[in-house]
Amino acid sequence: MDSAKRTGSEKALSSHSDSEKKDSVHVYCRIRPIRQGNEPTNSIKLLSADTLSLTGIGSKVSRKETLYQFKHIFTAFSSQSEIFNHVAYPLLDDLLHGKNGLLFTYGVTGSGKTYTLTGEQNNPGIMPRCIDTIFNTIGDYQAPKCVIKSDRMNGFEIQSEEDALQDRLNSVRHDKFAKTQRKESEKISYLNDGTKIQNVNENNIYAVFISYVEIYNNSVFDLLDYSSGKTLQNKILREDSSKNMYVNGVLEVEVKNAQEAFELFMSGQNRKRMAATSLNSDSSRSHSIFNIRVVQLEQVILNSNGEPMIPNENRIKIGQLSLVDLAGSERTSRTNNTGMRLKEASSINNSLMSLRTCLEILRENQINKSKRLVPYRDSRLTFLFKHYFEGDGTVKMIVCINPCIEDLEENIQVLKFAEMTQDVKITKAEVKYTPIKRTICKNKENQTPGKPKSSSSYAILPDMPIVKLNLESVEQCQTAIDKIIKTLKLRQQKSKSLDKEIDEKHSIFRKRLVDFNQDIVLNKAELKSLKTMIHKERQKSRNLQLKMTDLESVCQDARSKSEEQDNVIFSLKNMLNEKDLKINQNLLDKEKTKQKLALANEKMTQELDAKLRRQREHLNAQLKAKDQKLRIVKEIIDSEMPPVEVHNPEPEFTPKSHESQTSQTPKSASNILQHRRNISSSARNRRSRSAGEVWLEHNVIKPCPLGTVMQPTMKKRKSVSKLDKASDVTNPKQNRYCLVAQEPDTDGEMETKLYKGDIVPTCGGGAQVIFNDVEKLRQESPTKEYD
Ligand SMILES: Nc1ncnc2c1ncn2[C@@H]1O[C@H](COP(=O)(O)OP(=O)(O)OP(=O)(O)O)[C@@H](O)[C@H]1O
Repeated sequence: MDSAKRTGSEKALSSHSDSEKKDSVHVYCRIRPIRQGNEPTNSIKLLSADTLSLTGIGSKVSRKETLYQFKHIFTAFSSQSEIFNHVAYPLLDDLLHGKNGLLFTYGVTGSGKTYTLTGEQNNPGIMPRCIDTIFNTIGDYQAPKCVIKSDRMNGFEIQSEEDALQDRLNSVRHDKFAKTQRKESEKISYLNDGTKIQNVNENNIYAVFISYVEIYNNSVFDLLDYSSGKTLQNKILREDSSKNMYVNGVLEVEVKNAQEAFELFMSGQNRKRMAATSLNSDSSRSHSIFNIRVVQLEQVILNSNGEPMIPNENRIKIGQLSLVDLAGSERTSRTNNTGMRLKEASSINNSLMSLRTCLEILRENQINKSKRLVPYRDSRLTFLFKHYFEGDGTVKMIVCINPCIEDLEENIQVLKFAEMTQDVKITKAEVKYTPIKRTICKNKENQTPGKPKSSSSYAILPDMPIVKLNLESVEQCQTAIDKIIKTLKLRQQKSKSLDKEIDEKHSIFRKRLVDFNQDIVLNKAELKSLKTMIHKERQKSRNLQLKMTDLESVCQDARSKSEEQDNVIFSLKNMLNEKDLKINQNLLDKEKTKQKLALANEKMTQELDAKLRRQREHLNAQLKAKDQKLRIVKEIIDSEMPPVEVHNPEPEFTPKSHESQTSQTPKSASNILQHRRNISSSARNRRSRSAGEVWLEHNVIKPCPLGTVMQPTMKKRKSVSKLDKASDVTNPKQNRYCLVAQEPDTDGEMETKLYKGDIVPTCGGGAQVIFNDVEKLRQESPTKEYD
């Protein structure tokens, strides 16, 4: 890619930048190809090269269509080199010109963050391409190894060839030790396409330093440091005098070719915490930061005397590129993580949340010009990158998206965060010169000309010429004096330059002292804050332990209560079952009693009918006998007496005391009422009793209307034609029973018989009728002639 063109397009892309000095965080989106077995979602649609739309299709929640705009969107068909050229190449350009850059990948677990940064051997990602590009560019302009040396306090120093040689020997020993710790698998190479950065200063000499750290459960570990064997060292974060954050005591290894860098990367990668989860078989359980620092030193030019020339002190440029592979956010409900994995997931989510919060507050401060404290210290991740957000440099983020339905909800959160991040403004990267720190060479004579040194650092004053004065020769004296004067002048000059140098050294020394002092003050402050943090954490953990104990006892109580409730429920269920059984038994008993009652009723009705029939037959027989007698008597009388004309006088109305005789009799007819009583009872008695009598009149057949006013006296009565139910008889309001029967008598006249009885309740809840009276109503025509 052409550098000029690239710079132009970069400018165009950042046109929305609100100030010349500031630039927004550059956010790119990469949509990975759908994984086998995953269901794709139709809710993400690419509208243009920088815009995508998201709807709620396939989601449980209905959503309006939302558009998300990024600097560029890479599709599933975008190649690794396309992403490198678009995103990382400009950062490398900055790096080789002494500027800082931060690139991080963000997204849900399994969305392709590690793939984007690392890639595969035949299809390398951003990191291998960066390394290859750096060495393709500066391979020929490298400083001798160990001449530029990390001071392990985020700075660099220049040392003598001799010390460099010593360090080289040491590093060979260290490398041997480190290599014994490494495995064969760490020897890796990536496909190199020969990409180079244009326009680097070929008069400079370069040194490339690599460090690789991880943030695991909010602690920083050096992945390259084997000083304590295979155990990873927990490191602390510090701020240097230029307000840059760094990992204190981190091992920065100088690499001379890409292969060395890859081996280091692989060695760190093997120590990095990875694990198989339900969503990714090779999931990063920590955030990893691969740091590349390029230190450049202006080429030492020798003067005519063969001495190295140093134009000024500000000749060292340090560029830093941090490639950050953030661990993926993951919902525990989806991963079903437990134990260690759950703790890791919660730590990952917490640090990502801190990153979000910091960027949100930063944006708010920038928009509202407010000064809310940005909580960088809440997490190691944000604390380490504080200087990128507060200082200068270019910050880029690649948001990785896995377009499957399962990831939809989390992708929405990721896209929202990414969009918000674009509003954060970062001061543009600037080139900074760092004063050279030189280690003091112990053995002046052993200095080699290749080593950078000042022109007069270790020079002594020129010796005074030994002159022999020949007073006889004025000329000779004059020459000697001139020589002395010249030497003195030289000495004076030298002395002046030495004084100047001493002053300069003095000021440098003072500055370094001040720096050291500052470092000490900072360290003290950090130590203090760390102590307070530890104290707070301890307090928190104590409180949590107390809470846990409380919760455990509450849990225990709840468990025993629930057991009690279970017991109660069990006994209640038993009782319910018993009651159900009893109810069923009662119902059966009731049914049986009903059947018994019905049978008894039927039997009683049959018995009554039989009794009635018998009585009727008996009465009929008696009547017939009497009629027979009467006929015989009549025949005797007729035969003995002469026929007499009978005057049929108007019958007189004779009121009768019997209650069944009504008070009025029509003149045209006379009613003869005959009473046959089985049980003699006085009329008075019955009259007095009839006041409270309630009758149950049982008409077996529908009686013929007699057309007479003479009716049986049953004032309160209920007439029924059938006795269907026991309750018809057992009704407690009724106390008398009357069975009404009608049939022609022996003379062919209509005769009504009333069989009367008392309804007496039985002890079984039923009722019995005790018949105690029979009333016969016979209607005779007064004009009838007896034969
Ligand atoms: N663009 C892509 N093309 C092809 N394969 C991909 C792509 N992105 C990811 N993969 C594959 O998907 C799998 C998961 O990807 P990767 O490990 O990069 O996810 P991650 O986001 O780093 O996950 P985690 O956050 O859990 O570490 C890997 O096997 C990787 O090779």
